[in-house]
Amino acid sequence: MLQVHALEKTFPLEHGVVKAVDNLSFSVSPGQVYGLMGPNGAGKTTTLRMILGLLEPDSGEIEVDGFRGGEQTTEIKSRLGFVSAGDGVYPWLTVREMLLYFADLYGVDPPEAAERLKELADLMEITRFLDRRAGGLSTGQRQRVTLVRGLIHDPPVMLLDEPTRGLDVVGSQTIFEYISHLRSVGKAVVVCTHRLDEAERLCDSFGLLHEGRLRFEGSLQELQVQTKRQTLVEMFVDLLKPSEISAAS
Ligand SMILES: Nc1ncnc2c1ncn2[C@@H]1O[C@H](COP(=O)(O)OP(=O)(O)OP(=O)(O)O)[C@@H](O)[C@H]1O
Repeated sequence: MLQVHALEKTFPLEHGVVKAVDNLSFSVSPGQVYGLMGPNGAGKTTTLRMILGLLEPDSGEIEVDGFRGGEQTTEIKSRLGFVSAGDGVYPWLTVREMLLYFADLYGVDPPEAAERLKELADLMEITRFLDRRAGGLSTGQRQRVTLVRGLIHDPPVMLLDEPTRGLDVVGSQTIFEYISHLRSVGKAVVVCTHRLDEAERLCDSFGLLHEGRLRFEGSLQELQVQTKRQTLVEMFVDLLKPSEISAAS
């Protein structure tokens, strides 16, 4: 389970400051897919960076399976999986070497890592190229490898940042199936995406961020009642016209 409590982050600018994340709270339960959505500059990446322990919040707290940020950041990191559109591979390592290397970084015991790799390689259909150098893989094959990498340490919480960016229909379909798998095995999943049509299909609940604040939150049905709009696209258009909406909080 992921819980974010009253998270705040302000960045200094040359003249003034920008409040990137403003009193943000949300939680994601096992088996739930939560779409953290918002227009450019809404604060999504800053939020993910704070959850991942890459950026220190000004205030607020991150909790993963009962472990809290601060002195327990290492415990939190080992319980998070991260997949991003920009993920690369180590070109000179074989796929097996690279994935076992990541398992080792996360402190997974070698026999357990080998077993886990076998399972995930079957699931994501990468078994046949496990012993090929990662640099020679096609885009679709690399994508599958990076999806396996995100799960190699069996984290309870998965963060996906624009996972379908730059992918064709087949690549996007792989992501949809991956997310369905994550849900079915009880991961708590956060997906940040600009693809609102995809998000509607993929996510069980949504947090709509604007200027660092959570403006609306709930299932699509609940959002439709709150916003009096049918689609996420319409809700986003309204978000960009702040004077015409009534904030949820
Ligand atoms: N290191 C930084 N220094 C100064 N301002 C920053 C920094 N990082 C982010 N910001 C500002 O914080 C706000 C939120 O940015 P963030 O990247 O979190 O938004 P986002 O929702 O991920 O946007 P996008 O969808 O465009 O990636 C923006 O106004 C951005 O300019």
